[in-house]
Amino acid sequence: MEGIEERGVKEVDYLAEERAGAQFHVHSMKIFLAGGQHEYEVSTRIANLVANDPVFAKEDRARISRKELYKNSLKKAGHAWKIILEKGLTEEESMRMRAFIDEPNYTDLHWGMFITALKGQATEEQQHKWLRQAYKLAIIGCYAQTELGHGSNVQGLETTATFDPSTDEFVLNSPTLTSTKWWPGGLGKASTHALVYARLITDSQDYGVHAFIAQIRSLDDHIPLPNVTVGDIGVKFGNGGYNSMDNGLLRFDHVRIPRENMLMKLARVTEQGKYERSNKPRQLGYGAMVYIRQGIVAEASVYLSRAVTIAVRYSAVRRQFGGKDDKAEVQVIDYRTQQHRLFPLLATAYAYRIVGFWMKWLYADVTERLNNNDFSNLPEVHACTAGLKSITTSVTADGIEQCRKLCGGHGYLCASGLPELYAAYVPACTYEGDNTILLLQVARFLLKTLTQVASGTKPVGTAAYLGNVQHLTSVNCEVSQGKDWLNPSVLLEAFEARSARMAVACAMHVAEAPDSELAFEELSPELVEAARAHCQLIVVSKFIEQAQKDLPGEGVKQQLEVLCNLYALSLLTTHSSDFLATGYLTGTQVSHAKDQQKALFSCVRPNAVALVDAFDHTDHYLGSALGRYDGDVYTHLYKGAWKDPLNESVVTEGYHEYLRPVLTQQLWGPTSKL
Ligand SMILES: CCCCCCCCCC/C=C\CCCCCCC/C=C/C(=O)SCCNC(=O)CCNC(=O)[C@H](O)C(C)(C)COP(=O)(O)OP(=O)(O)OC[C@H]1O[C@@H](n2cnc3c(N)ncnc32)[C@H](O)[C@@H]1OP(=O)(O)O
Ligand SMILES: Cc1cc2nc3c(=O)[nH]c(=O)nc-3n(C[C@H](O)[C@H](O)[C@H](O)COP(=O)(O)OP(=O)(O)OC[C@H]3O[C@@H](n4cnc5c(N)ncnc54)[C@H](O)[C@@H]3O)c2cc1C
Repeated sequence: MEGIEERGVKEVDYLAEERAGAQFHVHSMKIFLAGGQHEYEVSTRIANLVANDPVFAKEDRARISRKELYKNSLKKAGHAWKIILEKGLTEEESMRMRAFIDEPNYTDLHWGMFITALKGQATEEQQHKWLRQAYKLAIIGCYAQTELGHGSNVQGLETTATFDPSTDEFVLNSPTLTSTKWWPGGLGKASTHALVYARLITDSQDYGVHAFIAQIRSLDDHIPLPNVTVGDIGVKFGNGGYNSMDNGLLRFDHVRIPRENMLMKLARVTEQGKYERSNKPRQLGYGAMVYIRQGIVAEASVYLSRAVTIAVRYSAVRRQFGGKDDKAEVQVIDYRTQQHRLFPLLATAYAYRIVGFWMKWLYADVTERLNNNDFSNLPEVHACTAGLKSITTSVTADGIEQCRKLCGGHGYLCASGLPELYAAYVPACTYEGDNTILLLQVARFLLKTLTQVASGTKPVGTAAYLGNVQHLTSVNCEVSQGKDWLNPSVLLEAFEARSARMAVACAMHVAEAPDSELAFEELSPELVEAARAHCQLIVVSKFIEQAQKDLPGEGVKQQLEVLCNLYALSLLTTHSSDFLATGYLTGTQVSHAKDQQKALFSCVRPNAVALVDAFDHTDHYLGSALGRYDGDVYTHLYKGAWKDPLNESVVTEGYHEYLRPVLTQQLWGPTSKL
């Protein structure tokens, strides 16, 4: 390592001291955060498997060209599949492997959306035909819904599937430029098949958007089939990031597919061209989106905890100012402003882990209900998955960026791992539903629920508190000192009252307006805030529920209680204007909340490094010189710099053509290339 000894840089492990100060049993917390002993063992085993396999190396992702990045991602996906088959990995193990490989690729869409949609919308016969192929990756599928002209407005899609009874086929067509399929992941270069959402037209009548399977590339040589135009849509935000994915474009010029390629579980077209609906809700056609949204919620904590691990470890290593009288300089993690920006994110990563566990339960529950033809809680599940997807991804993306800033200048280097993490994560605010659109869906659900409450229906699940709306809109908060805020029922009532009051205010406004759709649009910023308040309440209530349970491991429950209080009070102080404007809190009560929040920072401080260790991210997974487990930040930043291709030559390429003429003032000479 060049020059390091001469510069007097020593290895110093500040993190060992930090770890020694932890006040809880870290291993027990690891097991809790993994979801149980079995899950912990699977995660550890698979994380190590990926970390030790050179094919899954990822250090150079931000440096290489898009073409190389993409080819490499194909190699990684193929290698992963080989390991899955050779070792006979279970679905759980395979999913963990996908996560630890940490690189978006076509298999996400194949398994996550193509197969999920087939399971939800194909008849048994169709499943038999397509799933068998799909499960062994003999075909690769993508989810081709969004078009150049429409993404959010699914009912506005323009691709047509017109039934031709004379041949018993549908004719897929892209009638306009804006009907070009645009964005589907895996479509650009990898997929052989696409699940195409198109307007079903039969007997000259348009029955709206339905799903069809279309083969788009040859299974022999991967060449696009006749009259199919397909390709990649181009480079996306950031280096590395989501660029390993081939988001694609697709056009059909009167391409014929057999009638049986329409997914017919929810609706079908007969040989004679008659359209018939099943008695199941048409919204089941959106099932793959619900599945991925819950997956995205479960994944948010992983991304946020990665950024927070890097920022906490680095903040404990980094020292600035105050090194007088032989004392070491201050660790930046000890500055109150650093704690104020960082510790709420740490608490949020824990909160999202807990809500992610609950979300998985909710999805399993609704799947069982749907299998028994019980569709009663579909609207609530839609609102929960959409709303939580929206708030968790927005907060996580902003949180990653905040962590980058918390790492000062070094955070801006790709070696910190944070720029790439942000670039890979930030599209989650848009895909699977733009986050504002999704909150507006939650708002509609809240207004509907309040109307039902007014007519005597008891709301259930996460909306149950709205059944208590009379009380919540009239009660006053009784906090008179900071410590009162540590009472879970005080916290819960505050969040319920804020959410109920915001929703009721909007509902009254809309109800009194002559045109309710116009009023909804006029009020949409307030509706979005009401929806956000409702979703934050869900997270707070799930965290409180969990923190009240007994857990094995010394100090684990106490840490969760601290983080739960910190999470709730950080939300409350950040959104204090909501609590004040609805009249539930006074300014003094908000001040008490701020004081209590500061006291909680002091409880978190001695445990901060151990609390991030409990997420158990390997150095390979973090991919960060700043977030290394051993805290040996400077050595690895220094070493890393020398690996940069720019440092391969001592005198840079381009010196003779472009630098030397400037330095020698020969810009206009006969040999100058400038
Ligand atoms: C190593 C190998 C191992 C491999 C392992 C791999 C495993 C992979 C697992 C992956 C897990 C996680 C991975 C994450 C990766 C993520 C990749 C993501 C890629 C991105 C994909 C996409 O983006 S796909 C496209 C998504 N598009 C959208 O989300 C569009 C958003 N718009 C909409 O959803 C709707 O149209 C909208 C909600 C805006 C409604 O519009 P509207 O016009 O009003 O619609 P209508 O059709 O009229 O419906 C209104 C009524 O329907 C109700 N409703 C709406 N949506 C739903 C729903 N989803 N469920 C139930 N009900 C719904 C709505 O409430 C209305 O009801 P009402 O009663 O009539 O009011
Ligand atoms: C990385 C990535 C991967 C993707 N993968 C896939 C895929 O595999 N398959 C697929 O089909 N699609 C995919 N998509 C597309 C994605 O689902 C859409 O981009 C997304 O649903 C948003 O739709 P849009 O682009 O039409 O945004 P728009 O709806 O055009 O949004 C633009 C702006 O308008 C606002 N807006 C729109 N309508 C309203 C309204 N009614 N009220 C208030 N504000 C409004 C939005 O909030 C936003 O600010 C992907 C997108 C990305 C970025």
